[in-house]
Amino acid sequence: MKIGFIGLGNMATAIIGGMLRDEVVVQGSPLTAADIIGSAKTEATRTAQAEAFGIATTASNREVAAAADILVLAVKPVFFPEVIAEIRDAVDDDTLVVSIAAGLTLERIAALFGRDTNAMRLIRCMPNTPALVNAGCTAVCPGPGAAEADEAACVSLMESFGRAIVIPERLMDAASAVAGSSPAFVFMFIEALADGAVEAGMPRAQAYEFAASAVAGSAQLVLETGRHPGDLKDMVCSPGGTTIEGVKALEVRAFRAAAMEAVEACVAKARTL
Ligand SMILES: NC(=O)C1=CN([C@@H]2O[C@H](COP(=O)(O)OP(=O)(O)OC[C@H]3O[C@@H](n4cnc5c(N)ncnc54)[C@H](OP(=O)(O)O)[C@@H]3O)[C@@H](O)[C@H]2O)C=CC1
Ligand SMILES: O=C(O)[C@@H]1CCC=N1
Repeated sequence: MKIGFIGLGNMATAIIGGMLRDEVVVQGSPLTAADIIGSAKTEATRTAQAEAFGIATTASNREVAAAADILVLAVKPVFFPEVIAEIRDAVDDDTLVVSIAAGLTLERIAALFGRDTNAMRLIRCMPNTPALVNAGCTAVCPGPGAAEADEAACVSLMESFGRAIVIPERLMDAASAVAGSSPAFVFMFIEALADGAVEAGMPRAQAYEFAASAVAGSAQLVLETGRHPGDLKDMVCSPGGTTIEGVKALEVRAFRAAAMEAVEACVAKARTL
């Protein structure tokens, strides 16, 4: 089983790092660095990722496409037309093509290959960078030409570095925002919480450790208990206590509306890609 990556940037390397961190079994055999081949635009990236992961790299996208059983398209959406034009006759009917691009529909990608979605083994995925530490959450949307075994292979690959959730295509832009992009918002939140603690006198490194641990622990509490986030918030707010003062400060600044608008902005942008 060969997995090919066209594009070895932030997201592809988070996936590769996640896959190689623990032993992943794909279709009965353990996946190793020797099973991965990738291409990137610049020599600097190819050398850096070959050294970081021990994977094979090449300047030729066609070589990756021809070698891969599962081909992950991990370039920016704007480069899809030129990359697919370059590789399309090197991708045969046996290749499972996985796109991780935001916004690009199954129909659009299949059209770039000059094929119909029914006649192509094509799956859209929306991963996120916590994949790098086995805490990813990937939306998986199989095209109509993908077999059940393709979906299962893709889900087990994505589960090798976190959760994988199968969703219909109409929800992919929302998933792109709430899973793909939201880590950026969460990192901003962690940074801001830590800045507040630094302002109150805490050393910077300790502030990041407290803020990140509190965010990770709170997320785990939501996932493991299944309780409503509002209930869990209420549990923290002692009557007449300190937390409710902080909650009010966030409400005054329209914190929740700002978070909703961030998701809406990502969805709106995805629809233009
Ligand atoms: N970053 C994220 O958190 C997420 C990203 N995505 C999706 O992943 C995709 C990649 O994003 P991201 O990793 O952030 O982008 P990066 O800019 O970090 O990486 C893009 C990669 O594509 C390579 N590349 C550019 N042009 C070509 C080409 N013609 N042939 C081969 N390789 C090429 C670049 O090479 P070089 O390094 O040499 O310039 C680079 O390695 C996008 O479609 C995005 O929507 C999805 C979910 C989350
Ligand atoms: O910013 C982007 O376009 C990509 C898609 C989701 C996360 N990063």
